[in-house]
Amino acid sequence: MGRKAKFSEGTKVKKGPGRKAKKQKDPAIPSHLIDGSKIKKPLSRRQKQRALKRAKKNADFLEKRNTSKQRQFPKETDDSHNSSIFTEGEHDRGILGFTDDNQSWLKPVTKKKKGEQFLGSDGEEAQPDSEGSIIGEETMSDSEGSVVGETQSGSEGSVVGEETMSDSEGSVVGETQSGSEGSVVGEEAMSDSEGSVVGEEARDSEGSVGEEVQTDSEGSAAGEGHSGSEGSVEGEGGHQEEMNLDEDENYKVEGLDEMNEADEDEVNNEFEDADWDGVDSDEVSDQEDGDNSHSSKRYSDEDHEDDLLPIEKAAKKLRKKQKQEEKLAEEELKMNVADRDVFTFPSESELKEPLGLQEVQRRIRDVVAVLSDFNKLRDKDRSRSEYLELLQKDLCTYYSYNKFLMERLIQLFPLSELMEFLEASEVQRPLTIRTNSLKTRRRDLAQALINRGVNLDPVGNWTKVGLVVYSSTVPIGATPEYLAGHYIIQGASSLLPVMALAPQENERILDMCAAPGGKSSHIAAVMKNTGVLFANDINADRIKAVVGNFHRLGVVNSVVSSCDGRKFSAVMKGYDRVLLDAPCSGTGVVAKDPSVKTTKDETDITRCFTLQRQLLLEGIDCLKANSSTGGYIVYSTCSILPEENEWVIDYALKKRDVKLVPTGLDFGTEGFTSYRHHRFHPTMKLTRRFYPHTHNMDGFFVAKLKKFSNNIRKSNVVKEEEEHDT
Ligand SMILES: C[S@@+](CC[C@H](N)C(=O)[O-])C[C@H]1O[C@@H](n2cnc3c(N)ncnc32)[C@H](O)[C@@H]1O
Repeated sequence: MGRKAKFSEGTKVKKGPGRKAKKQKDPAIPSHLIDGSKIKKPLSRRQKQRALKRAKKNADFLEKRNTSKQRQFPKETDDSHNSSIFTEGEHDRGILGFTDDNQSWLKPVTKKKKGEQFLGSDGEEAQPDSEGSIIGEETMSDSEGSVVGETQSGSEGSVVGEETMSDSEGSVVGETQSGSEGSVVGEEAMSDSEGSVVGEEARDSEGSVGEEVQTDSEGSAAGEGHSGSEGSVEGEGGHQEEMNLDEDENYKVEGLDEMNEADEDEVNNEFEDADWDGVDSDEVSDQEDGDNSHSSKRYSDEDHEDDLLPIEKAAKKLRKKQKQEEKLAEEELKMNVADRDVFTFPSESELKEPLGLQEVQRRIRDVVAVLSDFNKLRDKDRSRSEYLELLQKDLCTYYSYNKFLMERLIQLFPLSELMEFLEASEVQRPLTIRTNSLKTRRRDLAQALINRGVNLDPVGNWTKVGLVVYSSTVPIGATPEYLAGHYIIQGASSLLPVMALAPQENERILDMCAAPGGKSSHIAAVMKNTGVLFANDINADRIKAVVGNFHRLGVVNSVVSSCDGRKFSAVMKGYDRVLLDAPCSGTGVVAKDPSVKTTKDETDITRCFTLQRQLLLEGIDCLKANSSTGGYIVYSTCSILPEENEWVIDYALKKRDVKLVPTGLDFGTEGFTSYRHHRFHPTMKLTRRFYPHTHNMDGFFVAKLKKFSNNIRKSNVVKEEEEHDT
C-alpha cells in the first residue's frame, strides 16, 4: 500500500495484524523547499528596521550599478541576455552568477570518464566497454591491426584508440612508462596514416592534447614545442598539474582561451561593479537570526571569496596575475623605448673599445630597433649602411660568424627573420630517426623503443617513417633495433629529397653522391628492394659507410660505386630517376657543425656552386628523357645560400631541356625568383626552402626537374655568366 491522503483529519488508521508493509509516514515537504515568501511571519521591530535599511542600500546599489553599466556597456540594452540564469530576485539585486556569456566558457562539469572524453579521429566518441576500458573503432584499409595506446595510470583501464588509417605505414602509439601516476598515454587517432599522438590523459585536462602535439609537430616539422622534453608525449610536468586540477576539483574550464576580451571585461566588470564592501555586520547577523529571505544574502569580500567555485578562484587569480604581467610588460616597453631614444651611434673611439657580450647584445637590439624605424630613430649624421655595418660587426661578435657569412645572411633575410635564424642555428635540431620499412613498421619500432625507455613521437604528418626522439635512457645508435637495421639516424630534412624524388618500384635509380647512404637506403626502402639502385660517391672511404648501412638495413637491390659524379654518364646512363644530394657549404646545418660559421668564404662558395652545376648537368645527362615512369632529377643541398641553390637550378634550366616541377612537398617556403642582382626563372617558386627557425629542421633546399629531351642548350647568357664567375 502506498501513502494515503488525509481526507479525514484526526481519524486514526488502524494498524491491523498481518500487514506486511510498514506504514509510511505522510509526505512531508523539506523545510528548505518551503517558499519562505509565502509564510507570513511577523517581523520584530529590529528586523523591520534592518529591512528598511537593506531596502535603501539595495536601491542605492542598484542605481550605482546601473550607472556604471551604462557607462561601460552603453550599447548593451537587452537585459534578458544577462538575466536568464538569475532568479528574478538575484538579478534585481545584482548578485553575481554565470551569465549566459560566461556560461559558454566557464562551466562546472563533473569529471567525465575517460571514455566520455575520448574522441576518435573523426570526432566520434569511443564507447567504454563493460570493463571500463575504452575500445576505439578501428578502420584500416590493411589488415595489420591497430596500435593501442595503453594507459598505465593505475586502475583506469586501457584505452584503445580509434585508428583510421589509409595504409599500413604505421602509426605510432606513444606509451609512457614514467610511473603509474598521470602518465600520458599516446593514442592515435588519425585521418591519414600519419596522425598525431594524442595524450589521452592530458586530453582530460586540456581539452585536446592531441591538437597540441599535432600543432607542435606540424608547425615545425619535428615539433617546435618538442625541442625539449617539455612538450613530449610524456608531458608529465605541465599536464600533471592540470590533471590534478581536473581530478581534484571536478571542474573544467571550457575554451578559456577562447574567452574574448569582451567576455573577460564583462566578467571583470561584474565583479568590480558589485559593492561588496558595503555590507554591515547587521546583515550578517540577520542570517544568524535565521532570516532566510533572499535579500539578506549579502556577503563580505571574504564571504564572497569563500563562495566562489575553485575554478572561479583560479580564474580570478589568473586575471590578477595577467594584469600584473601586463603592467610589467608595459613598464618594460616604456623602459625599452626610453633606452631606444637614448641610443646614439658610437663614436670612432667607442667603436674600438671591446664590449662584453651583454653590451653587444644590447647594442644589437638597439640597432635593430633603429633600423626598423630608421627615419624616426636614426642619428641624422649616420647612414643606414653605417648602422648595418655596426650591426654586422656586433652579430659576428655575438654569434661567432665570420664577416663573409654574416654579410650573406643579412642579404638573405629581413632583419627580424635574421635574428630568428641566428638564434635557431644556435640550437641543435631534435634527434630524428627514419624507420626502415624494409624491416619493420613505424608503430612497431616506436613500441619497441618506448619499451626501452625512449621518449619519442612521429616527426610530423608529412612523413610516414620519421620519429623524433626527445630523450632516451639508452644510446639510440646502439639499441638492438638499431643493430638489426630497423632504423637509421637521419635528420628530418634528409627525408625530403627522397620524398620529392618519389621512387617507384622496379625503376633504375641513381644516387650520385650517396655516402654515407642515408637517402640511398631510403630510396631502396621506397622501392621495396626492387629495381636497381646505383649508389655512388667519389669518396672511397665514405662509400664503406654506404656498404655497412646497406648491410645493416637489408638493402639488396643496389650497386655501389665510387666514381666522380661529374663523369658518371660515361659509366652508365638511362636512369628513370636521379638524386643529386650535392656537396655544399653546409650553411643550413650551422647548429650541427658550428665550424661553418667561421670557415666558409667566397672561394668556398664559388667552388661549391661550380661543382654543383657540373654535377647537376651530368645528372640530367644520366636521365632517360623518355622514361615511361620517371625522367626526374631531384637536386638538394643543406645550404641556404641562393648561389648554391636557385642559381644552380637556373643555370641548368638554361643549359638543358628540363623544367621545374612541383616537389610534392606541401610545406617549406618558395625558392627565390630574385636575389641581389640575380633574376631567376619564375618557376623557381616550385623549389622549396626549409629553415631551422621556421621548420625546426636543418636548412635545406629541394628542387625537382623533369627532363624532356637530350638537347643541350648553348646559352650565351650562361656563357657570359660563367666567364664572369671565373
Ligand atoms: C651531402 S653528402 C651526401 C649525403 C648522402 N646523400 C646521404 O644522404 O647520406 C655529399 C657527398 O658528395 C660526395 N661528393 C663530392 N664530390 C663528388 C663528386 N664529384 N662525385 C660524387 N660524389 C661527390 C661527398 O663525398 C659526399 O659524400
